[in-house]
Amino acid sequence: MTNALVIATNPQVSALLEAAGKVGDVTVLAVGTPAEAFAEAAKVVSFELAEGTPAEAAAPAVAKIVAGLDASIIFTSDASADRVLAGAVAAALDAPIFRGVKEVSAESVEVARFGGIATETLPTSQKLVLLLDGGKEVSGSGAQAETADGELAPAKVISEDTSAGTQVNLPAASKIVACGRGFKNEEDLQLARSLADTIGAEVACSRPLAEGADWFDRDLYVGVSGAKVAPDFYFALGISGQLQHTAGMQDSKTVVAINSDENAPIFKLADYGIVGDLYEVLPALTEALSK
Ligand SMILES: Cc1cc2nc3c(=O)[nH]c(=O)nc-3n(C[C@H](O)[C@H](O)[C@H](O)COP(=O)(O)OP(=O)(O)OC[C@H]3O[C@@H](n4cnc5c(N)ncnc54)[C@H](O)[C@@H]3O)c2cc1C
Repeated sequence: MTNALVIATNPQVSALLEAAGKVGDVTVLAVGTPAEAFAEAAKVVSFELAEGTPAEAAAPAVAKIVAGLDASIIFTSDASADRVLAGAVAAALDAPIFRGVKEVSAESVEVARFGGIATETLPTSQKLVLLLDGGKEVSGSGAQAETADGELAPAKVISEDTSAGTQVNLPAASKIVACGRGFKNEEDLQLARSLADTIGAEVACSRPLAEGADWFDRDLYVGVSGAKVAPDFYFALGISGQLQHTAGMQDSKTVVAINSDENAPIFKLADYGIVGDLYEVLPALTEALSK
C-alpha cells in the first residue's frame, strides 16, 4: 500500500486527511502544532517550534524528516507557510509539486493543468507533493506522537502587519456573487451586495478588483492564483471570463453571467447568460429574486 503523509502546521487539515486516507496509511508530521489533534492517523511525528518561530524556519528540517519517512504522496495545505515547506520537501525528494488537485484515489491523482484547460492523471507509484485547501479544524486527543528534531533555517519574524482580513471561506460557499471590472466605482458594488444578501451568497471578485483597485481583500478573488471554488451557484457580474479567472470557478454547478458584451468568453461556460448592462439588470434581478 502507498503511504501518504500530511504536513500540518495547524489543525485545519480535515480535507488533507480525507484525501490522504484515500491513498493509503496516513502519517501526520505536525510542525509547531499540537500533535494530539491527529489521533486518527496511523502514525504522528511531532516537530516542535519555539514560540515566535515561523513554520517556514522548519523547512530544512521538515525536508530531511520527510525524506526519512516512507511516504510517496505528500499533502500540505495551500497556505503561504505550508507552501514553503512543500517546496523544500519537493526539492529533497526530487518530486513534482502540484496545485489544482481534482481527484485522489489509491492508484492515481488527477490534477488540473495549464490553468484548468487540461487534466493530467498521475500514478501514485511516483512521489508527488500536493497542495490542497486544508479544510476544517480537526480535533482529537491521545495521539501518540514520535518526536523529531532538526536544524532550523535562520528565519525570524521581524514585524507583523495584521489586518482584520476576511472570515469568508469561499471554497466552502454554496452561492457566490463575483464582481469584475464591469463595475465602474467601488460604491457600485452595493448592487452586487444587495443581490448576495437577497440570495444568501458570499461576495467575491476577479483579480483586478483585489489587486490594483483594492476594493476587496486579496483572499476574495477567484482564479488560477486566487481561490478555487465550486459553489452550487456562481454569478459572474461584469467578468469577461479570462482563463485565469475561469480556472478557479469552472467547477461551479450553475453559472449565471451578466455581461454587456455578447461575445464575452464567460458566456461559453455560463448556464444562464444575460447580455446587458449590469447597472440595469442587477436591480431588476435582485428585486425579482426577493419575491
Ligand atoms: C499570471 C496571471 C494570473 C492571473 N490570475 C488571475 C486570477 O487568479 N483571477 C482573475 O480573476 N484574474 C487573474 N488574472 C487576470 C486575468 O487575466 C484577467 O485580466 C482578469 O480576470 C479580468 O478581470 P475582469 O473579467 O473583471 O475584467 P475584464 O477582462 O476587463 O472584463 C470586464 C468585463 O465587464 C464587462 N462589462 C463592462 N461594463 C459592463 C456593464 N456595465 N455591464 C455588464 N458588463 C460590463 C465587459 O464586457 C468585460 O467583459 C491573472 C493574470 C495573469 C497574467
